[in-house]
Amino acid sequence: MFSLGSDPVNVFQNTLLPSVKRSKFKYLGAAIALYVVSKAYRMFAYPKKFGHLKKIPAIAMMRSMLARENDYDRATKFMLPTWKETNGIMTAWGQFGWEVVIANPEAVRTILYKTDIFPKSEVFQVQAQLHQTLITKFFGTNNMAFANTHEWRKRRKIANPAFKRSMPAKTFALLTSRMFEQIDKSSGPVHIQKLLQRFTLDAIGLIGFGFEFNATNTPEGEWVHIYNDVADNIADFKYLVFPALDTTYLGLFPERQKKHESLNRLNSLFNQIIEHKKLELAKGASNVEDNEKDLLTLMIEAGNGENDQEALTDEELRNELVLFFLAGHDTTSNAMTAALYFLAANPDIQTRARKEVLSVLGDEPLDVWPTLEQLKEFPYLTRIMKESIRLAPPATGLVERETAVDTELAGVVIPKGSLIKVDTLSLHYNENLWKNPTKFDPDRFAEGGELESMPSTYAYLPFGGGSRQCIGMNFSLAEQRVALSSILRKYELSLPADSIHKDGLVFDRQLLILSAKDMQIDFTKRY
Ligand code: HEM
Repeated sequence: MFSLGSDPVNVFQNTLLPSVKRSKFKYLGAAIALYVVSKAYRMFAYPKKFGHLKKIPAIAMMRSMLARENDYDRATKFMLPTWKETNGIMTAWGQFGWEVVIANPEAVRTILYKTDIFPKSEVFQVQAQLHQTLITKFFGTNNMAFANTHEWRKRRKIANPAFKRSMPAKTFALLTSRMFEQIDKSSGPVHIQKLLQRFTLDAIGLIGFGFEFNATNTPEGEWVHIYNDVADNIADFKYLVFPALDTTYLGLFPERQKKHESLNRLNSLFNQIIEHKKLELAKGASNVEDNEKDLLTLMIEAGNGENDQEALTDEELRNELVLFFLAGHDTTSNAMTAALYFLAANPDIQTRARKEVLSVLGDEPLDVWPTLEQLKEFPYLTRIMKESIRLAPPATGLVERETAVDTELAGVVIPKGSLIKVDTLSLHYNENLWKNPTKFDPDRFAEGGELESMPSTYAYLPFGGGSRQCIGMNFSLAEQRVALSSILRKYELSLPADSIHKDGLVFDRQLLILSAKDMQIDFTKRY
């Protein structure tokens, strides 16, 4: 204690200030602990309305997520063993709390077609409005993948014609030639996944909005680094589940602050690109062929167009471009990585696919690129691509839906306000739906093959379905066909002797996205 004769300044500095500081930290600590406990309680408490549904224990799910197990691990450990007993309808704890997990093809069909009863959930938008986290700042508060009704229709109406008109086979070919330079430069196996990530980043940069990342040639480039800094960090478990750590308490995490700074730079780049593109277009129409124009140009042109089209604001355009970026970049590189792996691991299938490619493009010892028309002439290669994304679906599930009313799915009551997670992996690996589901067999997708003879084709869902089917599907398939056909023409593929994938495809430990772990492939030139 201090006496009346003490110097008040000294007393404040020596006695009170440290104790205030101590208590400030104590209070802060207590506030964080309280926040975490109350949030955890709200997130983990099992909703009474799901009492009639079989649940996957929350602790098991959380442990799996904290261990960074991927969705494939969770599907094989929890969902698939529970499938028969539940007819593919169960509950599990996820990023947004308890969800009804659906892996029943008939139920999936209902969800995809009754969009008024099963709209996209607004959990993400609500979170985006409440918390300016890295992921919500990047996606913005609304975009085509999350919006419903008028907001969704407006965006899709502008983007649909852009995706129909843009099929830039020449740009895909140019980018594939850059990839070949990198393959030819490397001695030994190529880390194909990393190379394909750079290839698809260039593709979406150029074709999305005419921006040259030049990532295939310069992996250490400034914008490549900034983009990866953001994209690699948005799906961090602790910030997804406790968004306040990414906002209110961000000051406690200096490394995380740097990711926010990278994002601010990336966002201002997007804004500048839109502004610049609008100015360019205002000067006069572009004379580039329609199918080689970038998506941003086509969307601005559509908004300026004849049919009373509702134009998107700059912010809406930015959100859509970011969405195309995130939805179309890693998904396509992961799909191609898987296809190349399955080709390398199955020499007979590789030989058959090459025969098809050579019959269309010839076997002259020089680079030849497929035209848009020729891309339609690769049915067997297309089956390989389809089977690859059955076994390695880049999107392991659909965006959460939320029931608008009490309803029923495959005879099971689903109360109003339930979050619905369609689980693609548990459909694709399901032995009750597919024959020998772990086997790589492209002929499942042949005319009259297994898929066509199934009771429901909704057992196969790599691009979703119904009106919300992936808008970039044909774009991605064209990109893959150009690259894969040209690779097959130029190289023989094999797995290195010490490949970790010798006994089957091994997935990385990652949340939200499914990708092969450290995929290396040997490329031997044919000419
Ligand atoms: C192999 C590559 C791809 C896969 C596996 C994939 C997968 C999917 C899936 C499953 C959905 C449906 C989501 C749902 O219903 O909740 C979807 C939607 C979407 N995808 Fe893709 N995608 C791919 C490539 C692309 C590309 C290249 C783009 C754009 C350049 C793109 C843009 C979108 C958009 C904007 C949506 C939302 C559509 C809507 O709700 O109307 N995707 N994608």
